[in-house]
Amino acid sequence: MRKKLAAGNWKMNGLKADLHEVSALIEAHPHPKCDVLLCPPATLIAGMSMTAAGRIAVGGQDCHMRSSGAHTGDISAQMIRDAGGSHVILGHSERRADHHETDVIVRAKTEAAIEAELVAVVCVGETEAQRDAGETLTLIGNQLKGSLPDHATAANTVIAYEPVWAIGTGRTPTLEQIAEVHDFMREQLIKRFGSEGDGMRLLYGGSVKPSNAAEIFAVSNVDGALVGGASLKAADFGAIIEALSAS
Ligand SMILES: O=C(CO)COP(=O)(O)O
Repeated sequence: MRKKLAAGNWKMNGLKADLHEVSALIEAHPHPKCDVLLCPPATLIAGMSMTAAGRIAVGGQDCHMRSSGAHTGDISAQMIRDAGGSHVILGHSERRADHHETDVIVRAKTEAAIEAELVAVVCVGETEAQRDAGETLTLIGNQLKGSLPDHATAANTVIAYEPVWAIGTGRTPTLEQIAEVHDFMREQLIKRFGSEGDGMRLLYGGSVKPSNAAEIFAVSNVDGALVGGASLKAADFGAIIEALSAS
């Protein structure tokens, strides 16, 4: 049985003053039935870890593939762990687009994260043009194959399916489209990783909000969500946590 995971990606949002949203979230949901993870910008990982005090997990939004060295502006997986983080988002479409991250790079970063004993939250997803061209499943299959190392396990890896065209747009795929991709990912992961692939949690991400969370969580092979905008406010993210706990 896979434990559900509600994950929030704050992206490039949040100052120290916003950590009160984390205290409010923990206060309002002291015993969630699902795992809860928040990934703030790097500047807030240590502060959020202190605020969270182990009640929810904290993670980074990216890490370098090397553990240290002359890489100005980058942070390593070890640094995230040292700051109190336990997870790291990798291969988000915004990183793939803005920083030209390829599957090869995402795989190297995933290896670095696992080596540092972080859980890698590896993102995949098609653009609207790729969906319109009927390439979605081929693309997702290739991203999974290229971005995951052979030693990925249910414990060290989570997959997030985030259609690029659904991120921050208010648009979501139909429930049938989400099911098609998640069922396909499960099949591919079992083929490659056996029972570990069966145990990996598959998150849906892209315009998840309190009003659509319950129906998305009822879809087969959806084990939680990776939430952007709606994770910034305790009230909204709390409602999503409740919907997931009830699913
Ligand atoms: O990219 C996302 C999470 O990583 C999704 O963002 P939104 O929930 O704002 O659409």
